[in-house]
Amino acid sequence: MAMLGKRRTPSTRARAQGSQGAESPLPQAITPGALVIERLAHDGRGVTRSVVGKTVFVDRALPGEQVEIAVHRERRRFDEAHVRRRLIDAATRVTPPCEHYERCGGCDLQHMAIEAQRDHKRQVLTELLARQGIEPPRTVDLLSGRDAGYRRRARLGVKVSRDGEVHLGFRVRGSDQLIDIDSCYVLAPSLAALLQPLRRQLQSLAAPRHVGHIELLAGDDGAAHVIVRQLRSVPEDARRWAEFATRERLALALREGREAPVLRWLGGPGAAPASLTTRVDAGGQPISLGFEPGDFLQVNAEINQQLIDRAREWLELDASERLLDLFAGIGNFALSLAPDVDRVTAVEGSQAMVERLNDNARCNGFETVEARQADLSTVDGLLETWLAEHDVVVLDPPRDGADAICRRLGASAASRVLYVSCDPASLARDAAHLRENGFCLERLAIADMFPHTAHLESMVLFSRGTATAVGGRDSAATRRDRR
Ligand SMILES: C[S@@+](CC[C@H](N)C(=O)[O-])C[C@H]1O[C@@H](n2cnc3c(N)ncnc32)[C@H](O)[C@@H]1O
Repeated sequence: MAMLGKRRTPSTRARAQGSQGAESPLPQAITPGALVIERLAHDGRGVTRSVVGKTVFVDRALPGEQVEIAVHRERRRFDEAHVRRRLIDAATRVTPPCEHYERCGGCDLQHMAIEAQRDHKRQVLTELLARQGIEPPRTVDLLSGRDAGYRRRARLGVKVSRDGEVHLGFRVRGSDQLIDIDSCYVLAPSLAALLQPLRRQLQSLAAPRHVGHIELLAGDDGAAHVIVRQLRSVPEDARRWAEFATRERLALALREGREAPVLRWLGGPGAAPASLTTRVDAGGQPISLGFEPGDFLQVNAEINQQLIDRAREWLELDASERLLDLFAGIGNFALSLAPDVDRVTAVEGSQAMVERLNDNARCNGFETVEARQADLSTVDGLLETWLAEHDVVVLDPPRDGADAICRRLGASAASRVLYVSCDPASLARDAAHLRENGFCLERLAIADMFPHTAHLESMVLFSRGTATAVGGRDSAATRRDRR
């Protein structure tokens, strides 16, 4: 249950807020009884200070807003609160487009204008780099697209309450409970259209408790694919799922069993693809990427294509160069960049994805691409050899970043490192390692892969030596001369 905010007089509160300094963009007049939100934290929460100067993170409050808050969690160094009443709105506040926004934990920035969300992301990244003493380039590119219907994959929770009621949806914000959603602003339309039929279907099952969760995937043509995590096999329900797939004209698979689950596509007209495929464009050359449920797939196809285009533009690859793609997945970057280079070594931790990547290379006619399996959290002799043999390194690590690799890149043969990041803090840490190893940050882009969430994706180009003053980079010819 929420605790009420600590009592304080309007004058002490105003004094506390007034101590923010002359640079604060806050309005001069502070409504009696209000706290003023000073800035946004990296996770998108508003930040203010209590009368005793303690930091308070306030859910869904925006810089410049005057609010009354209720503290719901006290910690030693900061409190967490929510807004009880908004007295003055920020100019950046908008009406959230999703009806479930107040409770759903899926998005956390829908109350902020989309341009302001993107400015916030840019500021978070440049701030984190600045803390490492790294100056961002004069221009920070923005890769952005549709803010609605962009999610082509999602995992929905399934829960059956004690009274037998079936719930399907995302987690309630800050809770383990599920919110039943029947629409979703960010989900691909073909997937959002399935929310109601899926809940009805779950309600009709003999044993809905044996369903763990449901994964949704939209193909490039929008066609929906459903993967049901069936914790224990229930033949009667498998029959009902097959009927559902036929009725809804979609591909549906059961992932059955607790230990070592097995994927089984169910039949029916318009159902059961032999494999799933997505396409990317490599400078006019279409590349087809086969994948399986459970493989990593970039959530937002439009932004993924922009990442690929920008990577090609920034890297200015040479047909004589050798490219090392680390954390390669099913070959998204490896195969998109393969037409521009002499050969590609793609390294990935999951053996299943390594096999898929090799298949994808074969299907697209690339004999110059080789996929290898390795754990990239440590650097061993094999990786040292790869680093010594390649001219360009692409890194697209998970949230932990690529600490061990970036510490070693100084001893590599690489002239450029393209770092695709899903965590700005680990990127900033790794950027510092790269600088210590003689690399300069040349280009920086914010990729708005997940609009309406605080999740921040970015792409950075590092080059050996000093970034040139004009345009910030050397030409491919100059780089070749340097080598
Ligand atoms: C953010 S995804 C990027 C995949 C790919 N570059 C793409 O664009 O689709 C990160 C990839 O790193 C892989 N990975 C995670 N930890 C790893 C590790 N310790 N060693 C090797 N690969 C790892 C994951 O399986 C995943 O495919």
